[in-house]
Amino acid sequence: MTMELTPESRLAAHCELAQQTRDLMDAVALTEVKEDELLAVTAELAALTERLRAASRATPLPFDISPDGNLRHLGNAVIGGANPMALPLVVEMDGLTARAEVTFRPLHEGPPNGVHGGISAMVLDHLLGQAAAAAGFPGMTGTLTLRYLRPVPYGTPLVATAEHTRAEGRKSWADGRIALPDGTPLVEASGVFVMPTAWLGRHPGT
Ligand SMILES: CCCCC/C=C\C/C=C\C/C=C\C/C=C\CCCC(=O)SCCNC(=O)CCNC(=O)[C@H](O)C(C)(C)COP(=O)(O)OP(=O)(O)OC[C@H]1O[C@@H](n2cnc3c(N)ncnc32)[C@H](O)[C@@H]1OP(=O)(O)O
Repeated sequence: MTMELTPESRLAAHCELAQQTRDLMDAVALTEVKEDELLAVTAELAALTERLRAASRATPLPFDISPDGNLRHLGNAVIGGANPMALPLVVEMDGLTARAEVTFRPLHEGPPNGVHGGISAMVLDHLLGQAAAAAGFPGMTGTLTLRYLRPVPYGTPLVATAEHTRAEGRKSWADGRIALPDGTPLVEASGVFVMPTAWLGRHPGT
């Protein structure tokens, strides 16, 4: 049994649990085991769920500052390492371009053998928002426009990029795309992000 040594080691253990849960979700989506095994595994999972509920938060882990000094959000549905729903997307800034390598999984299926359009939209929503935030204009998504050019495959490494394009008062705009490694675009997105008045003064430059 692992000892809880520091708050960071507990967070790392939480992220490992989330990753194991992702592996579980992938296995559930693809399993072909017999019905009695499905029922047995379901019963074991129900018991595990109760163990985790023995001590629960009301909301997922919030924004915090990681030991390396970066803003992180471990509970986020797109980037949160402690959120099993998250891919998790690892976003890097290349100048003012937000960039993430992403390999979708069969779990993300929408059309046969392809990624659900809502999953692509979720990734682009986040990436555009992060590009706007990195440029000094964080905001809530007001409008997100998608153009689905080609089916998005799973199991293939893809590249998602986004950049802030302009700002006007509390509004900012960003563009992005998910593309094959050779640059062929699969989905393009444009977004308008609006900084809620409640955020004013809570971010550098606002
Ligand atoms: C708690 C503090 C947290 C601080 C965080 C700091 C930093 C964050 C850092 C990093 C984050 C990194 C990445 C992630 C970021 C984002 C990714 C995903 C985000 C989401 O997943 S987020 C969930 C989906 N999102 C919503 O849940 C929004 C619900 N909604 C609202 O919360 C309001 O509706 C709001 C705030 C949008 C506007 O409300 P409001 O009252 O401020 O707006 P108001 O009427 O005053 O309009 C002011 C001007 O915006 C124009 N305008 C208004 N609405 C518009 C719209 N929809 N589209 C286009 N333009 C719009 C008007 O036309 C006017 O323009 P003009 O000034 O030119 O007339």
